[in-house]
Amino acid sequence: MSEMTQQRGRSDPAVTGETLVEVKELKKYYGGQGLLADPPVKAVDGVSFTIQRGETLGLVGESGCGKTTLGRTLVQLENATEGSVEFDGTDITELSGKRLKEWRRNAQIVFQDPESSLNDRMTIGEIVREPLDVHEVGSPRERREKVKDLLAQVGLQPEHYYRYPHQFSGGQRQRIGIARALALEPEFVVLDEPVSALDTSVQAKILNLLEDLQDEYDLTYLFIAHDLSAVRHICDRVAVMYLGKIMELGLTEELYTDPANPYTHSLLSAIPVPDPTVDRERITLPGTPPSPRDPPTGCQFTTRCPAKIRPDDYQDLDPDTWIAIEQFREVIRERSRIDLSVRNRIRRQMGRFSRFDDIDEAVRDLFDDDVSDEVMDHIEQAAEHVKAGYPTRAREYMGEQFDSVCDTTRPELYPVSDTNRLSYCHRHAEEYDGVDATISRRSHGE
Ligand SMILES: Nc1ncnc2c1ncn2[C@@H]1O[C@H](COP(=O)(O)OP(=O)(O)OP(=O)(O)O)[C@@H](O)[C@H]1O
Repeated sequence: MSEMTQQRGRSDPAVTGETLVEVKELKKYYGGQGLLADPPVKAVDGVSFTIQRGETLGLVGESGCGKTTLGRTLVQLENATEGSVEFDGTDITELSGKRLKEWRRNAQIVFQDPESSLNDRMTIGEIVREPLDVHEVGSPRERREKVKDLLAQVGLQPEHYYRYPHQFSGGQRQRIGIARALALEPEFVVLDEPVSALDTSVQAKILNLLEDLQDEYDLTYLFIAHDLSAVRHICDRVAVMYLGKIMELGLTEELYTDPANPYTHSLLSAIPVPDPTVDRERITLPGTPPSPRDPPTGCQFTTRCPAKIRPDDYQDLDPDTWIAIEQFREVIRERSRIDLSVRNRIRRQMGRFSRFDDIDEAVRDLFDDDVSDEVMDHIEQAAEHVKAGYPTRAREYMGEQFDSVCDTTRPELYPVSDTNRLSYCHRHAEEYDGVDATISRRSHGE
């Protein structure tokens, strides 16, 4: 992607320093209502940040961490469960009816998949014109002219007006999606993985188009992507998200060259480094993210963190045993998640629940003979609870033995640079060793 090497950043004159969007303690939960319901999915679980007028804020994180939900909640395609989204000082989560419809003109979204986001039964003209029709902007003739201008703006021809989406390539379809999003002259646009579904060669062209349009119309972007490499060249600042929470937020270049949060470290270490003189520890994240129905009580990243703080009683335990303990805890969590559902509790009372019999195999798999008797006693005790049908008790027992502050307490957001970069990690508190030193030590097996 040679066209994508130009860097934006702090000196970008488009960024004004004036706040356009202010998000405070925003939460979006799905489900969870009703007597027999499972716990809610905590897709966005308390995030706060601002977006400045004219800036591009990147939002990155693994699939399922809540990026799309956050983007959709910012433009009110989803109702917030808690918290506020202020847009030019107005809390838009409180708007409804006519005022909400009026506000919607200001904030639009470009979807990831141009294959499915365009209605194949409408012409390109109708698709791009639809928002103008809904908001009754100008006369029909003026709308038609406006659409033709928009098509030209995004690099399409006026004669495309009467064609249908299936006649276009993926890149062209995304241009159509962008034209539609811009029809009402919004100030703020959420770009939800706008190029992920496109060929690499087309990606650069669409990104350049988005940048040109931003300059021309003073647009403010939230740019959602699942990997960090895609956002480096286009974003002024980046927010890194994990399991509904923002783990780190700061200026793009700074965050890439000197990541503060262990999760940012992990994401970055997955990107190949072209320069062999750059010494970066490779981190392979163990396990999978916990379910957003049942996130950890402490830091969201605690179950996979390469810099997790260990409890004082077990400072001497070797790294492999720690990994085995975390994995065993994940097995138990999985069991207790099954246990959490009311329906399963009823089934167990009726003697029809028997998913707890392979725990011995997990113990054999994860722990070898080198593990100390003390640790093994605890593991076996927990396994006994699971076998008796009480995985939640097993989970609590493991917590009593092996929990550290990372498991029990939500971290604060610490400032980690003089440019107001923030990172959500207990290790930034004075009493603990730093993140870099810990990751480096552990990756050398110490
Ligand atoms: N309408 C919904 N009802 C219930 N759960 C939902 C709904 N939409 C999203 N979720 C859940 O919320 C969590 C966050 O999903 P979201 O799509 O926001 O993540 P994402 O980071 O954008 O993932 P991806 O990159 O795969 O799009 C996931 O666990 C998802 O299954």
